[in-house]
Amino acid sequence: MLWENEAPPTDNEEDAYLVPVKVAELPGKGMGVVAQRDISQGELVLREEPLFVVPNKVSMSPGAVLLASLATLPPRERASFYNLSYVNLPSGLTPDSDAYHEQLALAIFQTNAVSAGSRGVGVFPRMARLNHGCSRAFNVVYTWRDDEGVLVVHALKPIRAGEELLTTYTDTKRPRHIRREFLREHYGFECQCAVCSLPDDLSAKSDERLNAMSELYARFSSWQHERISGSEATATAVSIWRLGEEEGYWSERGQLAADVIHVAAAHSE
Ligand SMILES: C[S@@+](CC[C@H](N)C(=O)[O-])C[C@H]1O[C@@H](n2cnc3c(N)ncnc32)[C@H](O)[C@@H]1O
Repeated sequence: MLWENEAPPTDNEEDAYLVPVKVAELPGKGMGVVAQRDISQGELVLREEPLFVVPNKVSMSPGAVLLASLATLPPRERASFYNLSYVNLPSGLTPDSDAYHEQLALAIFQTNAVSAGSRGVGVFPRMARLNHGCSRAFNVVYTWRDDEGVLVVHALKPIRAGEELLTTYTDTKRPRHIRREFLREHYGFECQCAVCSLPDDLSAKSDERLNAMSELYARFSSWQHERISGSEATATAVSIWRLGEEEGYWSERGQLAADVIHVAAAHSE
């Protein structure tokens, strides 16, 4: 059972995108996705069904669950799973052992899988080619649509032809050293995105804004426990919005706007 040696997929990863992109090897990052024309803010760039989804709670070992899921896939789709990158494969395993097969599948899964809402965690091989950026550096966001069973990727910002499409792997409203530590441990790379590469003084300013946003979000959500009033919650949301503008951190704004409307409606404002 040497699935990982099956022939690589012959279809073109770029064809799955709804905008022209190049999926190519990028210096120091492995593969990545680069825009081939200007992309407008809000444009839908990818709509993808999962190769498979693993439920949040499983009774077998995670590696065994993955091998069972992979066994149900047509060879071409299985090959696109094994074609994905991975980190944190334990060393010292014999490549023809069952443990090796399980650990390899697990390493690929952990490097690439994302939430598929109530269904569990899914693998989306096109979306999985998107590299990471922090704060203002990421320019696309992905959303799982539970009712449709698809993952969609939208442009968060205008993206120029030749720019890389970057998503985010974690909550980046945290200081640089904590972001880097997380990314090193879970994804095996030292983040050199536009925000992580800022000179120390500018990076410290960015960290301050991101920390402040995080604290303000905590304050905003304390409204639901009646710790702050509706007008305080609204003023907090305005402060988050302003800081986000300064930092160039635009994601979560849709949710924030919806939450403020919820607060206003609760107070009949
Ligand atoms: C989900 S994959 C992204 C696509 C991957 N580059 C590939 O070749 O298929 C995650 C892996 O991509 C690499 N990666 C993602 N973002 C990166 C970044 N900003 N800088 C360097 N490597 C990055 C890391 O190796 C990480 O473990």
